[in-house]
Amino acid sequence: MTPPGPPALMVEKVSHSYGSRPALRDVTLTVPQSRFTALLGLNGAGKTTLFSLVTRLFHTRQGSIQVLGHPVAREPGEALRRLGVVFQARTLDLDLSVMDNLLYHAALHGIGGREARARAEAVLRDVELLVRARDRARLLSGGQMRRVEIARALLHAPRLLVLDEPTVGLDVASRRSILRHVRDLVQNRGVAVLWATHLLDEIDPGDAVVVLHRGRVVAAGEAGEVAAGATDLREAFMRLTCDGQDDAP
Ligand SMILES: Nc1ncnc2c1ncn2[C@@H]1O[C@H](COP(=O)(O)OP(=O)(O)OP(=O)(O)O)[C@@H](O)[C@H]1O
Repeated sequence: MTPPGPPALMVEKVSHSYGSRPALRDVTLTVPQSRFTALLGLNGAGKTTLFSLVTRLFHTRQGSIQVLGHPVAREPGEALRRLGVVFQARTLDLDLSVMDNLLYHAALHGIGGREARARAEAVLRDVELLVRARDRARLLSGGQMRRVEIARALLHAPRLLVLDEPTVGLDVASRRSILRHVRDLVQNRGVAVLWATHLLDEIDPGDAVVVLHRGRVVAAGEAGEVAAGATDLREAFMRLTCDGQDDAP
């Protein structure tokens, strides 16, 4: 059951262009509270551009974005306080220890001292990396770095976690463990998740799915609904995107 109140994320009529090249066209989508929503799209569909607008790396010039009812443009502090982000590119400082990476991020959110350390220990325990707290980040594997980035994104206890293709480049076991952890956050802690991917095997039948193609939302609903009329979600996705990726030559 969806908790009362505003959706975790509401994107309304958002468009964005790089120069004359449109990357998002009139995008409207909703991420309900306490649910796993997959943002599915091929390379160049516009997923990273959307994340850049949600996280305020870019200004939204057309349309509006709200996090738990707080407009990102007008109430950025309130909106970003409720948002945790895992970017596609690696963002740990490799020369700092795992713990210092987390403490630095906590400080950015105004959390310091013992409280910061206690939270950092708790989130590292959750991703089973507390034993590596003193190691420099560069000593971790790719999958472990991702888990630390997820832990870091949760330090300030956000209600919405957005992850941009978090499992790309990882082996099967790491992918599975990261996905399991994130699904657990949804089920047991009520965190809302927006998970951008082009990997269909990461999606369960009951997940909410938004298919983005060439900067437009071309389907949205439960995975089962999106797959209706096709043999499965894979076939439905192929049909929806059969004219190829946006950055194809
Ligand atoms: N900084 C930029 N300058 C110009 N064009 C860009 C820039 N970033 C993205 N684009 C273009 O905008 C479109 C959407 O790209 P975006 O990176 O948002 O897609 P994506 O779905 O995240 O793709 P991928 O899965 O490859 O990361 C593409 O056509 C891309 O070439």
